[in-house]
Amino acid sequence: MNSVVTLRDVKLNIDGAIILKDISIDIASGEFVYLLGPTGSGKSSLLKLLYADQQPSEGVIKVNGYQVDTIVSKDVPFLRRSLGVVFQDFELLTDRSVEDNLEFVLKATGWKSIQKINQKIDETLEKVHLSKIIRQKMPHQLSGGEQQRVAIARALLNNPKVLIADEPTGNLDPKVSRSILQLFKEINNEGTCVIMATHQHSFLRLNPERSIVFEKGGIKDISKKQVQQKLDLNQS
Ligand SMILES: Nc1ncnc2c1ncn2[C@@H]1O[C@H](COP(=O)(O)OP(=O)(O)OP(=O)(O)O)[C@@H](O)[C@H]1O
Repeated sequence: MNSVVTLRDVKLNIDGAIILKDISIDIASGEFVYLLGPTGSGKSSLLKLLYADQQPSEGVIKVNGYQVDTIVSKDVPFLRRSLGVVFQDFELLTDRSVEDNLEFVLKATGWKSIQKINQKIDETLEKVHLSKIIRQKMPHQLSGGEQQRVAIARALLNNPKVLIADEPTGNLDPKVSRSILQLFKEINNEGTCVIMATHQHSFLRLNPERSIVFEKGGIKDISKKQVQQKLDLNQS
C-alpha cells in the first residue's frame, strides 16, 4: 500500500489523562477516511498529531514521508505545506479580503510572480465553485458555506496530497453541509486523500467511505466495504 499516513502504536497522554492509546493506522494515497466518535473521544487530537500541532507520548507517525514524531521545528512548515487543513470555524483572516487571504498563503510559501499568484487564485476559486467576484469581498460579507469554500481553497493552494478537515460542516446548516461534502468528494476524486473528523453520520449514506471510530482512547477501523454492507443491511 502506498501510505500517506502511518501511525504505529501511538499513545497520547495529556496531564496524566490517556487521550489515545496504541493507535495503529495506515491511510493510502487517494483514500477518503472519516473519523467518527463522540465528543472528546480524540478525533481532533489525532488530527493535531498529523500536522505536528501535538507530539505523541509514544509511537511512530509518518505523514507524506515526514517522520512527524521526531520532526524538528524547521521542518514543520514543509510538512504543513504538504497538507491542507480545514477547521470548523474557517479561521480566515477576518481583516483581509478573500484575495488577500489566499495571496498571503501563496507568498508565505514562496510564490513570487503576481501573474502566477493571480492565476492560481482564480483557478483554485473555480475548483471550489466560487466566482471571481468574491475575490474582493471580506469574510464577513460571505455566507458560512462560502467562507468554508474559501478556507478549502486556501488549503488546496499548494496541491496537498492530504486534506485534513476537522468538523468542517459543524457550523453549517444541513443543505450547505451536503454541498461541502460534495466538494470534498470532488477533491478526493481528483486524487487528494481526505481525512475528515465529523459528527454527521448521515454523510456515510451520501458518501460511504472507510470510517475510523474513536471510543475510550481506542479505535475501530471499518473498511469502505463494511460500511457499504452495513448500509445495505439497514436498507433491507
Ligand atoms: N491541550 C489539551 N489539554 C488538556 N486536555 C486536552 C487537550 N486537548 C485535548 N484534550 C482532551 O482530550 C480529549 C479528546 O479531545 P479531542 O478534542 O481530541 O476530542 P474530539 O473527539 O475531537 O471531540 P469533538 O468531537 O468535541 O471535537 C478531551 O477529553 C479533551 O478535553
